[in-house]
Amino acid sequence: MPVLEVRALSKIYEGKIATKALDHVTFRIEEGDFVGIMGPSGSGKTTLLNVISTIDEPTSGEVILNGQNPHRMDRQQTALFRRRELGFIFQHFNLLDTLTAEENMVLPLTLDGISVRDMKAKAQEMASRLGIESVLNKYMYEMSGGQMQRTAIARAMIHEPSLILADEPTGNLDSKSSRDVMEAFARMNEQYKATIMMVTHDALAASYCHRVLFIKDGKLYNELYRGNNRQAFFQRIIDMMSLLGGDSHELSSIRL
Ligand SMILES: Nc1ncnc2c1ncn2[C@@H]1O[C@H](COP(=O)(O)OP(=O)(O)OP(=O)(O)O)[C@@H](O)[C@H]1O
Repeated sequence: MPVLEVRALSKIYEGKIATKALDHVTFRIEEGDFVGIMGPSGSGKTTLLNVISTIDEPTSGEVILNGQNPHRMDRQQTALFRRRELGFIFQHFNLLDTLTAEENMVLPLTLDGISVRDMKAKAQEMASRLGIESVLNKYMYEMSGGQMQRTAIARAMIHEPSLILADEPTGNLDSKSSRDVMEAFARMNEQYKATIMMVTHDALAASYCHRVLFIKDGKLYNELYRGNNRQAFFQRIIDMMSLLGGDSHELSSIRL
């Protein structure tokens, strides 16, 4: 059974002029997969993420996560579903600056009544895998962007959700930190079999995925598979982005 199944998903924003942000999008993500979502500005990436994460409702079509359709649940069930089944990573980290890195990491566990000892052990294990043991007791103002994003990755994964949704995780990082963060992602994907779906404009970040889905005008346009050469994959992603078009901001975000 796939972790995520998106079936003929459409989203129309009503207004003076209706916008079809998603148009019959269909794909599936299996356990342990690491999938990138790319496309020009306005192509529907955020809408797709919002509908999958239950922030927004689809106009038609279905989202099936672990065999369940969260859009058919009541509010309470949806909240629990989101907390248990999903992990979120954002461009601006969304960490609490009054807490240390370790306290931020264990937040998802505090709601489940896990002992402090077990929480600490889990945070220690994740920090060591992510190469951020040295910041466990630090506050956000004492950390680099890359360290903050790796803390956010630990927080998103610590409760072992079925699917991790990342929205432009390297959007706020320099190229060195982006690499560190993407290598951390790749390691977590391999070692914990974490299933990840990541929206990005960054070809370098996307080249760490197993495959990348490209959307244009709300429709699935193409799909590229990585194979075993990341450099060649990076080049194919850039070629596909040029083919898709987009504004100069997007092409200027390409990093070697
Ligand atoms: N709340 C909304 N109401 C009306 N139209 C919207 C709304 N949100 C998005 N849209 C429109 O839906 C389309 C898809 O937008 P979306 O934000 O999903 O694109 P995107 O690919 O994430 O873009 P970007 O890369 O710039 O973030 C766009 O035409 C956008 O203007």
